[in-house]
Amino acid sequence: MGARLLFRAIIMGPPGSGKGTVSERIVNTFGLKHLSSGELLRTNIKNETEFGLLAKSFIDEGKLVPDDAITKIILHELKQMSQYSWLLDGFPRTLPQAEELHKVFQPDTVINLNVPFETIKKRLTSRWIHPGSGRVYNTDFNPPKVTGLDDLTGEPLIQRNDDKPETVTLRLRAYEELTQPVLEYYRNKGILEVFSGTETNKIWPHVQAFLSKKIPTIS
Ligand SMILES: Nc1nc2c(ncn2[C@@H]2O[C@H](COP(=O)(O)OP(=O)(O)O)[C@@H](O)[C@H]2O)c(=O)[nH]1
Ligand SMILES: Nc1ncnc2c1ncn2[C@@H]1O[C@H](COP(=O)(O)OP(=O)(O)O)[C@@H](O)[C@H]1O
Repeated sequence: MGARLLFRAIIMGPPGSGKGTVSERIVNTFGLKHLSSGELLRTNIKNETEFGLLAKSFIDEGKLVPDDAITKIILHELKQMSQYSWLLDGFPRTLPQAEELHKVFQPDTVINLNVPFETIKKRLTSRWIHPGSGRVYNTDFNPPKVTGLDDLTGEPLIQRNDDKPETVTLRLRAYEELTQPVLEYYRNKGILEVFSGTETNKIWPHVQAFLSKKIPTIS
């Protein structure tokens, strides 16, 4: 048996660009571990941890959670995953976060989902989630089998507090100001791979083909 090759990827894109949806397909196809900053935050909010209580006030206002707090918790989680290949979703979202991450892990590739803002606004107002598992639905794109209920547990679905139209506008603004520079940071390192489009089902085959070439086989 040869040494196990590890692969580290980041998925970026504005809120609602399909990071979660594409991440699920990547994880199912390539078997990477998935770490989503948004899911980690929502779990902490649900469990009313100290970090969750701090984070909630920012998230509900469409603001980013402070760099120090989110960086600490994400790096802690990644260290637990150090012997695995992984896909990081929703982090880094600012230059200081990217710089701190780089000190510990250097990603092999950064996938950027480039979806127009007008497309996103429509999607987010029709997003529904199962709070227990984080499963995501959309009344147009992937509706649940029974309206308003999770497919696996039958429990009620909810809309995210931060998917209100006015909060979405603030999140998109934060993305332009704080997250776009992160794309430049990775472009300068030569590891940014951009996938543009308005439909996940059309973007996905390109992401899949790209990763098939990129992911080292385990010998
Ligand atoms: N109409 C439509 N909705 C989509 C498409 N891809 C994803 N969605 C939905 O759009 C919402 C945002 O997608 P999600 O993967 O949660 O994006 P994220 O915020 O970047 O993680 C969810 O409700 C998805 O089910 C698409 O191609 N068309
Ligand atoms: N890396 C991060 N830095 C700061 N805040 C974050 C980060 N990741 C997530 N958040 C907070 O959690 C919210 C939800 O994140 P996420 O689930 O990734 O949603 P989306 O991709 O739809 O914006 C963000 O709007 C932000 O307030």
